[in-house]
Amino acid sequence: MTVIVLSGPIGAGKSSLTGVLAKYLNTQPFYESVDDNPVLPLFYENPEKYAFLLQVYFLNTRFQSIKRALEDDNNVLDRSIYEDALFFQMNADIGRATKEEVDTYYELLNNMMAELERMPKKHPDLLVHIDVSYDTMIKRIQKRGRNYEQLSYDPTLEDYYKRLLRYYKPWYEKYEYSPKMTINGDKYDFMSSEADREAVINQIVLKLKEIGKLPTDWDKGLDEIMIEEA
Ligand SMILES: Nc1ncnc2c1ncn2[C@@H]1O[C@H](COP(=O)(O)OP(=O)(O)OP(=O)(O)O)[C@@H](O)[C@H]1O
Ligand SMILES: Nc1nc(=O)c2ncn([C@H]3C[C@H](O)[C@@H](CO)O3)c2[nH]1
Repeated sequence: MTVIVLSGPIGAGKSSLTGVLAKYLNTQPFYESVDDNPVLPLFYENPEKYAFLLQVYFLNTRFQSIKRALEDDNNVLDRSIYEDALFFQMNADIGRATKEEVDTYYELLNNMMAELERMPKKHPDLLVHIDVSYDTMIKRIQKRGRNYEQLSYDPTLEDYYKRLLRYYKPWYEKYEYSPKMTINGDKYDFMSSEADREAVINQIVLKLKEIGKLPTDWDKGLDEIMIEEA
């Protein structure tokens, strides 16, 4: 039984890889609340006003998801509570949260993390991080086509996205809730190329074997996995 959490910048391919992995491992996928998120469009329209509210919204849904995932012990999460502070800290650093909001946020986050430490299974088994360059990130954001994420909607998003990418390297290095690995999201097109999809799954399978989460003689193929647009 395995809990895998994915991480990576906007458009890196987390939802897509979550779907592929969940089918391959026959586990339940948990997706981030995006299209049903009432605060997200408000945030992109007025980030100064809505940064704190959006973060509380995401934090709450991520807390629920990781709790359920750790209880089920058979899940893949497309982004998780471990990445939540990265986003909020970055927004706070560019002046989108008051000191009181920052303090309240960290108290809430620390309380939630302390709750998780009291669970029988406390941590995920593996973090799979998808690393992408700015160019890939923008291409994928354009491909997916959410209006409020486009540079044409708000040209200052270029700085926001570049800054977000800079926050990921130290975040990944510091992450220590589970074993971790990185997938090269620039190199592998696991949506349209079967060979790339296989290469990525093989890397994850190898890691799962290394940490004792798959038997060493596991050799399931990818034949039956159909890809749907995230
Ligand atoms: N490795 C890949 N190669 C080519 N296209 C990809 C790849 N991964 C994702 N895509 C495409 O890029 C777009 C964004 O992917 P996806 O929604 O999976 O990203 P995400 O990391 O979940 O984004 P977000 O953080 O915004 O939720 C989709 O249109 C998807 O089909
Ligand atoms: N401010 C902020 N905090 C978060 O924790 C967070 N998580 C995701 N997002 C935004 C990025 C994509 O547009 C979209 C889908 O990932 O939602 C966030 N925005």
